[in-house]
Amino acid sequence: MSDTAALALRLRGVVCRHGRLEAVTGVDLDIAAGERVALTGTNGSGKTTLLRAVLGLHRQTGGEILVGGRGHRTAAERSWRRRACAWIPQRPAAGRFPLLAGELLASSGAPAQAALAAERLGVGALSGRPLSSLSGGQLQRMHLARAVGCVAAGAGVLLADEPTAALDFAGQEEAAEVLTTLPVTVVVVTHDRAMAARCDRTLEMAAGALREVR
Ligand SMILES: Nc1ncnc2c1ncn2[C@@H]1O[C@H](COP(=O)(O)OP(=O)(O)OP(=O)(O)O)[C@@H](O)[C@H]1O
Repeated sequence: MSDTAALALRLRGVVCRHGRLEAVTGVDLDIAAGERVALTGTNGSGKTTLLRAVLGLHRQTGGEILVGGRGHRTAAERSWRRRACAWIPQRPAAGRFPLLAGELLASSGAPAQAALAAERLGVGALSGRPLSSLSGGQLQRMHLARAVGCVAAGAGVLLADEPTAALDFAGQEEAAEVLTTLPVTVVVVTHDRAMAARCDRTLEMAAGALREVR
């Protein structure tokens, strides 16, 4: 994967289960390359599960999910999907072993660009620190900087799960600016109206189903 090119998403009849619970109940969705979509909705309505399904991280998934026209069946497709989609998790894990913040940035595939983004987001000086020693907001900023690196390394989609939830007011604006100006397709789960307003469309999820609200 070389230069960044925004990728389209196509979902047909997507169903995701957690054991017996059907958390996503048959979602059809088209997102054009380069579109920015806010995904809102009540707690527990299936937003995180749906994002994880697009990433290929949710095993109990049925239906069809295409990213850039490609599926997720073969090992080559799965490996491509991991690089094509940058991901900002809702509850960033500090990890089981002591990973340094700089190592997280480097794992993006574009360490220099991720480090620059970390500077811009005010956490550049923390790159020598173990992730486990960072505050929630600092960790969230670090993951955002890593995602910028992933895009520089060629990801064409950014999936972000409440990326501003732990940030102060200034951080929320900076993060929204960074997220919505990246040259990729963006799907952001958010309860932040200002973030949603910056997006091209807002979708609302309720009990596993999706509807367009703007
Ligand atoms: N690992 C799991 N095992 C069992 N059920 C789960 C698991 N993860 C999520 N669920 C259930 O699946 C449903 C959807 O959860 P999900 O995390 O996708 O919701 P969400 O819309 O992202 O919620 P929130 O806004 O609170 O983050 C919920 O009923 C939740 O309890």
